Amino acid sequence: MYQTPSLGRSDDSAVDSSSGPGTPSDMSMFAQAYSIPADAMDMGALPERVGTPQPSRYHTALPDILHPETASNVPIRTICCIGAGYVGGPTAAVIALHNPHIRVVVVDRDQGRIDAWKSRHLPIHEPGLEDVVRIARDGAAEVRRRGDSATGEAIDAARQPNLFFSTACIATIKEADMCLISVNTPTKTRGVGAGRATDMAALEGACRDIAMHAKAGCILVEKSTVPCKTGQLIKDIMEAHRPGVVFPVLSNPEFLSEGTAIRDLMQPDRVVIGCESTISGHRAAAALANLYAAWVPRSRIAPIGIWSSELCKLAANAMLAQRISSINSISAICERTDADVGEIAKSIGLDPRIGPQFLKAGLGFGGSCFRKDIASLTYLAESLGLPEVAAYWQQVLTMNDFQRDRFARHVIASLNNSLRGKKIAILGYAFKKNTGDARESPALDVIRILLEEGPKSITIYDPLCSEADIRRELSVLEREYAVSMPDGPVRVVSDPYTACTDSNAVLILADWDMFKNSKPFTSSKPVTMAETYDGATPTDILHLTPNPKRATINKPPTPPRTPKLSPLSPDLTTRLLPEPPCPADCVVCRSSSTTGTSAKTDTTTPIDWAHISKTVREPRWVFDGRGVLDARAMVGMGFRLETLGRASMY
Ligand SMILES: NC(=O)c1ccc[n+]([C@@H]2O[C@H](COP(=O)([O-])OP(=O)(O)OC[C@H]3O[C@@H](n4cnc5c(N)ncnc54)[C@H](O)[C@@H]3O)[C@@H](O)[C@H]2O)c1
Ligand SMILES: O=c1ccn([C@@H]2O[C@H](COP(=O)(O)OP(=O)(O)O[C@H]3O[C@H](CO)[C@@H](O)[C@H](O)[C@H]3O)[C@@H](O)[C@H]2O)c(=O)[nH]1
Repeated sequence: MYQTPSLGRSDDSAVDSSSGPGTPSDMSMFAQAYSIPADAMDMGALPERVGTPQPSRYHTALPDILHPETASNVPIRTICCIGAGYVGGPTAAVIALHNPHIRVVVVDRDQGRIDAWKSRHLPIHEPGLEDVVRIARDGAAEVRRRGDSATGEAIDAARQPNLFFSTACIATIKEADMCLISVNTPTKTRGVGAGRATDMAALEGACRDIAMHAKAGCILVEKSTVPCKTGQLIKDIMEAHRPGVVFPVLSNPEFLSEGTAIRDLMQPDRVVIGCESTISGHRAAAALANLYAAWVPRSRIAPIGIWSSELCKLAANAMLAQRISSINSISAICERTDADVGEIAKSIGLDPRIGPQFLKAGLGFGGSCFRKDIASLTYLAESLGLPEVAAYWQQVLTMNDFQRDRFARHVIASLNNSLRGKKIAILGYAFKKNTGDARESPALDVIRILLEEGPKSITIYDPLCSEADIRRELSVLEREYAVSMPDGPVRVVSDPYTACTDSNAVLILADWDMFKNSKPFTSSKPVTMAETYDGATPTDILHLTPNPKRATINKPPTPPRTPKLSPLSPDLTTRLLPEPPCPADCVVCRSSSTTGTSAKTDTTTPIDWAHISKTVREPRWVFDGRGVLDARAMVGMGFRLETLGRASMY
């Protein structure tokens, strides 16, 4: 039976870091005790420093979050993940894959999304996702294989499905021992703080459902990115509906990037778990840590204070985005001098204090996270009476806008300051390569500026973004430019050659490898399970044991393993069960022009620039907003190439 960790208020708030069990020395640098007296957890109180021993008025030792035994007090049998989006779906799938003894149910109000997760056509494209989902959702077949002379034949026992998708939110919440809240937290579009503050409506809705229907003691996990102190808001909602019942709240921000989500989830740099310094908080954190420890070394699990955890997600995104804006500011200087931003990024990236990542100049950052999270940070800073801090981060956004604005204006200037009667081809709509996510793409800003000049047409090609998704994004331009009308200026096509034929200019707005013309590349070949998880054998992944007598299916792995550093044996797919066929009227199967949801779309074969050079109009303008093209080769084919961050831009 499930036991409520602790309902007694007085016990639950007991804190004493100095007398608490010390962190074993082999634990990570994160694994430090921290102490926040319970009465300092109110809104407005300043959290104390992580790792600083505090004189305490309390005397009860807190359980060690990273010790596997701490979790045994809080058995987790059913997890409800609320939100089947880019975070909820893949995260739940990976947790289910590695914890076959736990039932993981992903719920969403969007019937279409849930139907897609249950089908052969997953609603999002992520390399490696399909394999993970198929194993956890559909189960895996028994496989007999030859062992060595000592072991003889071995059997990898079958695995039962433990990942489910449903729209029955309330019924699933009622059963859950833990709820992962993975709902959208966009920027508010109206009212107080519009344009910067976080819209908490979806999160509040999910919390209300949990408050009204969850079992006492159910653990709430913030996976969504939220403003600092949201944990308090959640506790208030719980208290309003279920006064006196303890629902531990954890912050477990997700750091995955789209396009590499499965690799990031399989091999995270760190798993941050923020909790309160209470006994129930520590036990809840231990239960969550235990789930991750099924595949993540415990040294990479970072228990920290809940407010630090919430804020560290915003800080991480702000720092990454800041690097992009920093290199982009340099790119503008390069264009007015004879410097090359690519060379600069390479040389400064060699300094280990700087490092090479996130120094790629271009149209700036897009996607659903960076802009909104920095906006949220500026709003938070301002609300806290820190206008200088707000202005500092605001500048990162200003530089981002500047980049796409000046790129688009340069295209217009190069075409004699007029786009009347001209056709513009756009290669790449996604906010970056290897994703079909069209949200917050830099392409939208560029297209908006181009449309002001009344071009004859703008023809868009992207290998993964579906026409429906692109048109949904462009709908904000509908009133001014009638972009959705059949005779409107925007077309979405399913091959790059149609897009480019007869065009006066080709614009590269996403960094798909297929647009590159330099040496052969391999980086975006589909990621297989073998590549996403270099830590264990397929048997490890499936939690199957070669000897059926010792099968541990449906039992938690004890003690929790950490991945071994041996190469992964291939051929996991031999375990996959045949997928049920689609219904005869499946729209995705019937649509020959589907580009957004099929994992089988080819995104790796390079396009034939020599062919394109024969179909575009003179003087064969190509504007490279992502620095993917080799200038010499393009010029050799007769193109006139302009690249962001290179002198020829001016
Ligand atoms: N997309 C990313 O790469 C990424 C990475 C890290 C963190 N995040 C954060 O994770 C959160 C989710 O992002 P996402 O991209 O997955 O969003 P998303 O819009 O793709 O998915 C959210 C889903 O939640 C569902 N939902 C909302 N309220 C609900 C409710 N009350 N009950 C059931 N379902 C509900 C929506 O229908 C939607 O399908 C955001 O806070 C985001 O900032 C996103
Ligand atoms: O050197 C670079 C790196 C990225 N980008 C652009 O920046 C944007 C964001 O890229 P990336 O961070 O790779 O993708 P996201 O999926 O948005 O991931 C970010 O946002 C997520 C949501 O919060 C976090 O979880 C991730 O850690 C964080 O990297 C994209 O438009 C990229 O083209 C650049 O312009 N130059």
